[in-house]
Amino acid sequence: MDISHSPTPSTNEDEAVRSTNNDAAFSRHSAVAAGYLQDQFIKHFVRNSPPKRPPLINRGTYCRLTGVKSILKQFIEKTPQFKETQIVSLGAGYDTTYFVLKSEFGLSATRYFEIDFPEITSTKAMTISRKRPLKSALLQTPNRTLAAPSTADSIKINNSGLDLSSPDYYLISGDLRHFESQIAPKLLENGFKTSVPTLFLSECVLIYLDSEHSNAILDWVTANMKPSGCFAFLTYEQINPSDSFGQMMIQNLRNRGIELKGLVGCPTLESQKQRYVSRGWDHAEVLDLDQYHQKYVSHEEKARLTKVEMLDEWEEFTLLAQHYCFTFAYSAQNPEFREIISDIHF
Ligand SMILES: C[S@@+](CC[C@H](N)C(=O)[O-])C[C@H]1O[C@@H](n2cnc3c(N)ncnc32)[C@H](O)[C@@H]1O
Repeated sequence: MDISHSPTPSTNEDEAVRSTNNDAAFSRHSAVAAGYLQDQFIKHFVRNSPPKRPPLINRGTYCRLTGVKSILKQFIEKTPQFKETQIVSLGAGYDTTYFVLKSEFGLSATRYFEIDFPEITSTKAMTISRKRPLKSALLQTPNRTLAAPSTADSIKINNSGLDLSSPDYYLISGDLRHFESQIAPKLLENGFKTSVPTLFLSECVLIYLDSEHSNAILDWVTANMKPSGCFAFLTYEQINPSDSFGQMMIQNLRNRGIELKGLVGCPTLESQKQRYVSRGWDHAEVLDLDQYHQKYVSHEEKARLTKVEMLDEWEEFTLLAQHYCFTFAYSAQNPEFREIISDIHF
């Protein structure tokens, strides 16, 4: 159920929430510039000399980005028997994951949708249309299923510069608080199909929405994707508001006019999981960033990271990392999809 059909007027608080997109892009750029990760595209989305983050933050960004990429990569690689798949990034900001995946894996049968406020999508659309490496990535290798001519003409800037579409990438402007009335129709207009295996991604986004709005998104997904029996959701969010670190995290953002509204309904790992279990999804797993770092970053990779940048503040890292978590959930009534998705792990 949608909350309201009237557009929400943009407020100072919305502006403050949008500013977190720059934080995310700067963090990504910092980790890439230091050598934690490779991403030849992020430099196009940051201006001048973006701030360098301390090693502790870079290590956290590394975990966040490799965790997300690992799930997306497996989703793409393990689904070749499906003619089409879809990835939908809610609150994508200047995330470059599409470009990285496209350049590394070709995304031969995946449509990639990104949604954000118009203030963000218009800038992203303009940057993509002006920067040759981004444009070339978009047009690289014809998509085997979504056959369309791969020429510059196949990149279209729509809706007075707010949206962009190409053979397999769609940038859609809108307010996630009006998912049913605003976002879903635009997704469908751009070729989104409720019958196709789909992975929804939300990285540090639902946390800025009231639970009624994030619940409305999950309810829409559950109700509309259910007949297909093949959909999944990956989130990365802040958790644990009650201890002193959590209180400091909340206060720091509050000082900038930003409320972590999602923490009210989803403060813990268990409550993150319950979001999906309570809606009858088949599986939900959660892990905090500290667990991810311990379990899924190999010894060899940790040794490499130490050479990239020495990290001395391990206590601080653990504390920070225990306040962020991944949730990966799926609904897989389709047996073919169930076999694949149940084999995807961090
Ligand atoms: C912290 S940034 C994360 C960006 C991106 N997911 C990443 O990880 O790089 C949060 C993003 O969510 C977007 N966002 C938050 N609330 C939104 C809403 N109601 N509608 C559309 N976008 C929203 C912001 O504009 C911002 O780009």
